[in-house]
Amino acid sequence: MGKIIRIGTRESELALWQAKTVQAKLEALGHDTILVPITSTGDQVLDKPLYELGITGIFTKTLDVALLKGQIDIAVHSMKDVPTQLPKGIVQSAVLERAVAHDILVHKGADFLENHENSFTIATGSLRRKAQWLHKYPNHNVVDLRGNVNTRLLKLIENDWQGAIFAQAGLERIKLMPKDAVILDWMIPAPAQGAMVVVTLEKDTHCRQILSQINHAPSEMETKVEREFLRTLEGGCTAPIGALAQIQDSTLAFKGVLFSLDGKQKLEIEKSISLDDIEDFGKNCAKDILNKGGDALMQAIRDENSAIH
Ligand SMILES: NCc1[nH]cc(CCC(=O)O)c1CC(=O)O
Repeated sequence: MGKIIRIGTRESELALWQAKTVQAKLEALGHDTILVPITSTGDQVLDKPLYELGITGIFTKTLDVALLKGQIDIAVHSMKDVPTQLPKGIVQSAVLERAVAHDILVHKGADFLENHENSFTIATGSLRRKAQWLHKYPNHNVVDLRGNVNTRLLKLIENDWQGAIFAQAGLERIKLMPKDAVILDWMIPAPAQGAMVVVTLEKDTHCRQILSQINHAPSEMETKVEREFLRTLEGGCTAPIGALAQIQDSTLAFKGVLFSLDGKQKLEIEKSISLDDIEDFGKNCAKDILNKGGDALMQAIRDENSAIH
């Protein structure tokens, strides 16, 4: 049944779970596959610098390089980690059916959420989560927390923070979702949170045709709108941006937010549209935000970011 499909993956437990899920779907269609965990980038073997190829994502660049070097045929990513502009020669070939998109709070006792007098400490490395937390709990502290999901859970145990924020989908996939975790249904998730995407070389029509068979069209549409919103707003700069599109029957309901870094300012849009009209919908929602003060807010965020780096 043709040649073996080499599936590139990062080595974290979550990444391996996601790659194995894609592997099972391809095997079920009768294809032979092999998982290829990739560790180092080996950038030097490419004949052009990474930035010239448009390779920017910190989580995705290792696999992008492996694809371009022909070491793997397909790469599996958490879609929210994929830059909105894919590298030259690499295309999105399948979006899998999305899991829950929400964020959750892992904590050591949730009573503090009802205490509005004292200050508490929450950990997250995400600008989006930090801004939304501070918007809702202005007298809390938010400290930085990085690393893969397992590392972040360990750091929460080791430190005297009250809690840390995670994507529900990530914790459920590796079966580490605590029963008492608080679902943050008021927090707007990252664009494409909870979705997995498979990318290939643009010229690899063979794999693209195979992957089209595991694509989930509604998840593809939802994430397209969310990522278009992000792409139009951010212009390559990381900012506290959330977006959630949900399809029900023939309608797509959208919520998008842009916050200042300190969470004090919030711009939002909430709008529904018929699936027949979604072509430029994400872009137009972003333009609406930009027109009602988002332009100035994004400029302030760019200035603050460049003052830090
Ligand atoms: N930034 C890391 C990352 N990338 C994807 C997920 C979770 C799975 C998903 O949202 O698809 C996570 C962990 C987290 O945010 O807690």
